[in-house]
Amino acid sequence: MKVDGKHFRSIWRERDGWSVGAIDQRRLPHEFVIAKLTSCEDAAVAIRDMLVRGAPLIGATAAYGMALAMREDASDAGLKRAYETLVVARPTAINLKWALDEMRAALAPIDPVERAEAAYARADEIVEQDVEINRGIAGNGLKLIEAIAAKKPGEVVNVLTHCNAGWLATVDWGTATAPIYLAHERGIKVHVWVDETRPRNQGASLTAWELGHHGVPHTVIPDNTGGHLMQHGMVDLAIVGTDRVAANGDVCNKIGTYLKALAAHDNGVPFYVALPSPTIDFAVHDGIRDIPIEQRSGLEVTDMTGRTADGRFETVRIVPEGSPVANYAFDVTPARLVTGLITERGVLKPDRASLADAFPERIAAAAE
Ligand SMILES: CSC[C@@H](O)[C@@H](O)C(=O)COP(=O)(O)O
Repeated sequence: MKVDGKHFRSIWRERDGWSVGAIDQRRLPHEFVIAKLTSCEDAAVAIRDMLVRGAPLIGATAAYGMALAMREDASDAGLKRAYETLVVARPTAINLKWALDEMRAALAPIDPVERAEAAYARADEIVEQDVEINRGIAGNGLKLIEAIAAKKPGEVVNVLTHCNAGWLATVDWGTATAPIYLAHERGIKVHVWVDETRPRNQGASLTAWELGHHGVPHTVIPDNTGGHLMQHGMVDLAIVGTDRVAANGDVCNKIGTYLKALAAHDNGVPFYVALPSPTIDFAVHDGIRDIPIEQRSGLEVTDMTGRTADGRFETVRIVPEGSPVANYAFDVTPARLVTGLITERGVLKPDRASLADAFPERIAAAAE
């Protein structure tokens, strides 16, 4: 997508052919800084410290992390070590394990001398596949937006989204944002309500930044505003992303998503979840019970960092010293609150039969 008119992806192979470039998302929206990853450890730290984040991008970064590892040590032991280092970098997004399993399946059977080249080739494929998948999501989600636009000719379609499931969270296009970008490109009047998404503010800092760079009308709202807007008919549909979809259609996404789904249900607002197929985890049968929920540092809750008018970064504490805090990074929305799953193969009902019908190969992978 575009940054000041120039095309960027969130991650890429550098011109030297081996190192990996990525946008340092911790610095947005204030500074556009490119980080260079040169080792498996760099990739693991980038994921853990959220220099890169968003389920599909975590997967893509891990894939390149494996390629970087194969330059260092392509032995069986090196392969195992790289897998084990990367797979624990963050616990909730299943795309991380999916990408690493893909890499291991491609590399384990071949001669170690061929592994580095093969690893880069497979990582490049994973990256290109993500872009193709998101194009598919864009087309399928567009139909939903078009249907709403057709019912209110000349009026704006209001979409609410949570966190950042935009192009920064994927390789390009995004998942939740892909249909929005396509609708905007096609001349449909869309406006996005952007949940700020405490505590890390991925909505306020990243989604708003992306939408602004593409000229998509949007309004950043405090996280607690969505219910009020829905009660007053100011939201036509919600589209969010996800870090893991269980076999029963339960959806895990950034903390606060569940509350938005409840409000949407209470107000008859369609609540859609956009996802690429690597986000489906057929090994988890009950999302609420079995998806691991990441807990992050309490500092993300107690402290806020921003930039002052004179350009300095400042961190301030907003919680009394000594008050305990909790920082659950994700929650699970039960399938019954989800109107539909927007995938690259169509808009599906959130249940096992529909997921299995559309993605039989993912069931086979979970059984391995
Ligand atoms: C297409 S990204 C889908 C999800 O990964 C996204 O909605 C989200 O919750 C990101 O969380 P983050 O903690 O910023 O990695």
